Amino acid sequence: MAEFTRLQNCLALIRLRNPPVNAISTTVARGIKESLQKAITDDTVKAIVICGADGIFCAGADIREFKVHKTFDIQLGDIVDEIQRNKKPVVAAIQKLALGGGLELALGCHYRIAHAEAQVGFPEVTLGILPGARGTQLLPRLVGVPAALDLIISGRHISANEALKLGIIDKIVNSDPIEESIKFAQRISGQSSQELQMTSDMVADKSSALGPPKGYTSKATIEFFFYLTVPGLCCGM
Ligand SMILES: CC(C)(COP(=O)(O)OP(=O)(O)OC[C@H]1O[C@@H](n2cnc3c(N)ncnc32)[C@H](O)[C@@H]1OP(=O)(O)O)[C@@H](O)C(=O)NCCC(=O)NCCSC(=O)/C=C/CCCCCCCCCCCCC(=O)O
Repeated sequence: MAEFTRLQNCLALIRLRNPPVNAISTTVARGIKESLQKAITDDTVKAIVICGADGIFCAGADIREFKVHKTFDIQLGDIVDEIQRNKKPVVAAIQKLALGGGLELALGCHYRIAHAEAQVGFPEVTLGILPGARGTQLLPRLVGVPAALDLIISGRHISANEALKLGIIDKIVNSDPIEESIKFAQRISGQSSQELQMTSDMVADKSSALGPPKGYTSKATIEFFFYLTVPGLCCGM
């Protein structure tokens, strides 16, 4: 599930809870969607923090469900879109791990604050799939195509320090990233929603050398996969 807490100072906290690694099951995905709706429609909420329970952000899709369902009635990509469309700033507080769909969820947020010992990565390739919830669009926009390709194709986990250098993470802390994210969200929630929206639009779309993220379709994901796999198309290989 995902727990919604209305904090003091105009903030909302959404906490993923699905032991042992807060993997995104359909129940968790539904919980995130409903909590986001609550936070977005509550005019007294000015900023949102997303975190995981028990010292871990999220190890990605709940692979136990892959054995049970062939199709899902809720799409993590739609949730990522919703986070990006909304006018309130959303901060991901990353403890220990943000993998796969967990990293996609964090990439959808406007800011990412991680503990120094956290690790992030896209292990999808080890399961024979690609990041399907906007990761293939959002990661290259943050780090550039070559670095994004490296992470997506290798499936390797990287340290918070490397993620900071690449630009995946905005800040590393040695203290509790949830507390730090709450403080940060409080600070930025003072800015007008118009300013934030303009900045977020400029950063996400207009100023990107890769152009607007039109690729939020399975077609674009397939094209990206084609780009990854056809020799000579990518990185001068
Ligand atoms: C690094 C690890 C996480 C931890 O390693 P370690 O510390 O050594 O411990 P382990 O012994 O390996 O694991 C501890 C226990 O945790 C369980 N575990 C680990 N990962 C998962 C997981 N992802 N899901 C469920 N359970 C998990 C593990 O079995 C152990 O349990 P137990 O103690 O034995 O009981 C390491 O474990 C690791 O690397 N894990 C795998 C990480 C991984 O592959 N993640 C998935 C990547 S793919 C992905 O994220 C895809 C995303 C697509 C979109 C999201 C889809 C969501 C699905 C449903 C929701 C709606 C879907 C809609 C479809 C759509 O949006 O497209």
